[in-house]
Amino acid sequence: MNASTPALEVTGLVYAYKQNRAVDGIDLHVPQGSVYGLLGPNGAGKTTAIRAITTLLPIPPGMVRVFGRDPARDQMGVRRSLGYVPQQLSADAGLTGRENVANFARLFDVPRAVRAEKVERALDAVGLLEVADRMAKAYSGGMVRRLELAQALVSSPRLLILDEPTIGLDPIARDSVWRHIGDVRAATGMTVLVTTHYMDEAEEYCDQIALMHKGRIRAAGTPQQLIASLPPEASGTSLEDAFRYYSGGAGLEESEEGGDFRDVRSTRATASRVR
Ligand SMILES: Nc1ncnc2c1ncn2[C@@H]1O[C@H](COP(=O)(O)OP(=O)(O)OP(=O)(O)O)[C@@H](O)[C@H]1O
Repeated sequence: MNASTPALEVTGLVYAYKQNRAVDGIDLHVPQGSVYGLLGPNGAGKTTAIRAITTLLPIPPGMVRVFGRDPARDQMGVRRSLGYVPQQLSADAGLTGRENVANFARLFDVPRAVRAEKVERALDAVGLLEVADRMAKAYSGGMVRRLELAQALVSSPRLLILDEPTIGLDPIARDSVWRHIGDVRAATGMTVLVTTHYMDEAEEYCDQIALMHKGRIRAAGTPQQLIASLPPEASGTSLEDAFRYYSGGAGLEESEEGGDFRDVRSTRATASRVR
């Protein structure tokens, strides 16, 4: 693998829950070091695509390559290069920040000799070192999200996948999450694949965006290209206009709460479908 190998290459990815083709033949090309946004209304198939990419759903060979590796053939090899922050809460309220991150370090096989140091570095990278010995249940919503980021960063992933990383956070907490992601990227060259409903975030932080609707990619490019691609009758000037146009007017979700651990739990429980 060299620098021109894409961090992620998806070709004709299909995934169906019984009769429902949640992902209906998508292609993605994510260059190393980029921030790639997967946008789409509720039910577009974003989480299903991410679960297939992260080896959590079984897919046939040939549809996905992560740094050249096929998750259908080399599940462990792919997992080793990934960090994943799911929509569902992944931090344990009854543990301290440090204990939560240390658990992930063990789970992801971070070698024992460097484990303590990596845990400290991950906590430092998200600005939680000073509160690392407090229980996570005492954290604000934004701190919980940064803790989950630290959990995903502790194994030094080359591709970080974030499913709605800022959902339910106030604008200041959202900025803080993005600033920490940006710092880690600048330091490591990590690639980021992110889903979000916040168009302002996508426009500001994503190099490339794919707009997904009903299992398919409807348009892809830089935010500027997507806006420029709108036909005159769409009379659009923003990414939000592009989103509405390509998703047939499907609604944007807005939520602007800060809150604490309990609020995060209930916001995310609402945000994620009960399955
Ligand atoms: N475990 C499941 N079993 C059956 N159907 C599912 C399951 N998960 C998702 N689906 C269906 O697959 C489709 C895509 O859902 P998915 O969660 O991937 O979309 P999404 O774009 O991530 O939506 P959201 O923004 O709400 O998270 C929807 O029709 C959904 O009902």
